[in-house]
Amino acid sequence: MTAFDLIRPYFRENQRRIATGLLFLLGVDAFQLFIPRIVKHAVDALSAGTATPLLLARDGGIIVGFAVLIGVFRFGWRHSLIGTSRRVERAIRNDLFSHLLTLDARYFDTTRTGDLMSHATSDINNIRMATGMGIVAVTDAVVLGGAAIGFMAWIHPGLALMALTPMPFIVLSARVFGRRMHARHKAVQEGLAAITEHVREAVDGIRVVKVFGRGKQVDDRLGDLSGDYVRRNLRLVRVTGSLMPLMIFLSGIGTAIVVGAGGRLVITGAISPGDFVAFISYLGLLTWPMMALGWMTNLVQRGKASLDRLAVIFDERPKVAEPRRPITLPDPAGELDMEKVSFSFNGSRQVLQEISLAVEGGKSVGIVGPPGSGKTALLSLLVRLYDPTNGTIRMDGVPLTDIRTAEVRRLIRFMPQEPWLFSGTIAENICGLAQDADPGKLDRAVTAACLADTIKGFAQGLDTIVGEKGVMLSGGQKQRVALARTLYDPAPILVLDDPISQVDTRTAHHIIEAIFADPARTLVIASHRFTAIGPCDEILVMEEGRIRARGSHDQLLETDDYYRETWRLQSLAMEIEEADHA
Ligand SMILES: Nc1ncnc2c1ncn2[C@@H]1O[C@H](COP(=O)(O)OP(=O)(O)OP(=O)(O)O)[C@@H](O)[C@H]1O
Repeated sequence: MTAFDLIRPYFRENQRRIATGLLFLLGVDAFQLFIPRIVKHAVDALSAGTATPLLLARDGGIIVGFAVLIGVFRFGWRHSLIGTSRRVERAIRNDLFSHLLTLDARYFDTTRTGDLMSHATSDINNIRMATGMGIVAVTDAVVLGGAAIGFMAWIHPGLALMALTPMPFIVLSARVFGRRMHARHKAVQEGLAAITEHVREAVDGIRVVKVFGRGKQVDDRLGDLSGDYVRRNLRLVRVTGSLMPLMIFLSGIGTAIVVGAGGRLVITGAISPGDFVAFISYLGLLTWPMMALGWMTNLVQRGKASLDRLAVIFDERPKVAEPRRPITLPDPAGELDMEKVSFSFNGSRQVLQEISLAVEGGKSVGIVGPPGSGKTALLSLLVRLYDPTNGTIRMDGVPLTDIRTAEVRRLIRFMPQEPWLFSGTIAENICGLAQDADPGKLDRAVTAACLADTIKGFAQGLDTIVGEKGVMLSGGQKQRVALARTLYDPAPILVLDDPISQVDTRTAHHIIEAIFADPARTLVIASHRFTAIGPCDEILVMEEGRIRARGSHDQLLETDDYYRETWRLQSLAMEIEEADHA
């Protein structure tokens, strides 16, 4: 997608407003072009000795009338064109956000949040400036500039030709400087994105920064990034700062030529004093479009650089694609199977290798294994956060890739390992917007997640604000809110990633009992806790992306060393914990 392809639909949507704005702008330009004609009339009458107070008052009155009209029309174009640029800004921002929501986990694994923030703010701002004031500058350069040159040529073509000699230099320098501005502006944007990302990360990890005394390190890094940002800006300023003085100098040469050569033409009687004054006025009117040419190059170059960057994002397509002919499962039994599934996050290292698995509806599978063995990766494939590199995953015999992703995630409820909470209330975190809450479902989810007593302890109950990322809750409370969110909408398959890692043994038992209570629900649970995986019909022991052993709890105690040893150590720890409670 080119920058032009990206912006065209937004212009088309606003074409009426743009046309209205342009009409107002043309009106302003026309009135401005007429004022020198009136001045000429007055000056000629004065030098011919035919001026009367009435004639001068009439000319003055006309100028005042034009000034009023210029004011009204200027309001008109600002309202239409700047309004359009604001509408375009809003539409692009909404579309960008909607598009980002369609992209998959892989894109966000490799994209810095700071970059996305910079796209959503300064890039869109640049496009707004280019579409609003950019249109005005282009129109003025073409219409006001063209007409002013026409009037000058009408007064005296030879003088016009001389006055315009600096023109090619102006256009040339605008082009050369424009190219440099483009490259340097891009560098400035990248510098800003790096600062945004660093600040975001430091604030996000402020507790780690404090506890590990990394404050100075983080501060120094910001200092370096800010210094680099200033340097990048200064490099840009050297170009933008030289452009305007150069423009003014070149247009000043034009005025000097008119004063010298035009003055001589007045002396010889080739043009009238009124023409001379009008000529200077037209040259003055030309200065703005000339400068606008330089300014416009800046604005348009910036807008184009920003559009190019956004076009790259809009071209991004999710690797987890929607099926062309989606299959629906009206009454799913909750069967799951994996056939020789392999997976790599980045195309190089295989984190899952040839995993095969069949789970009947209503049965349960536990997954255990050392950290990094691939448990989370496997669960992520079940809800299509990623698609396998090789092999097929099916639900009720239908490949997941043939079912809409929204449908997959409705039928297979997933609780991620990280209990990520939004900054609203507990109720909003569990069931989305508060007004959509179903009290019965909410109550059942809260009870199953063993959260009822905790909520009773809060003065605001379910309406307790949890703070950014749930900062006002303990780790175990956050985890249970996240679990309640997963249990809120009943689904035939439940996939839980380490659901009881942050709760005590007793609470863990209650939660596991509630999770296993529904005999029709298929369960897939990854956990380091035997409380969670022990009751499962089948348990997989994972190691380096492969299944090293499988079977029931009793079978694995007999056959697998890792399983037996881990279970022994954990049982010991639980005995000590229970003795402490007693
Ligand atoms: N987004 C990612 N991009 C690249 N590699 C990743 C990504 N997430 C995890 N990995 C790698 O994939 C492998 C499997 O990770 P995974 O999170 O599935 O392990 P796990 O068994 O769930 O570990 P834990 O018990 O610590 O939760 C690890 O080696 C990890 O480094």
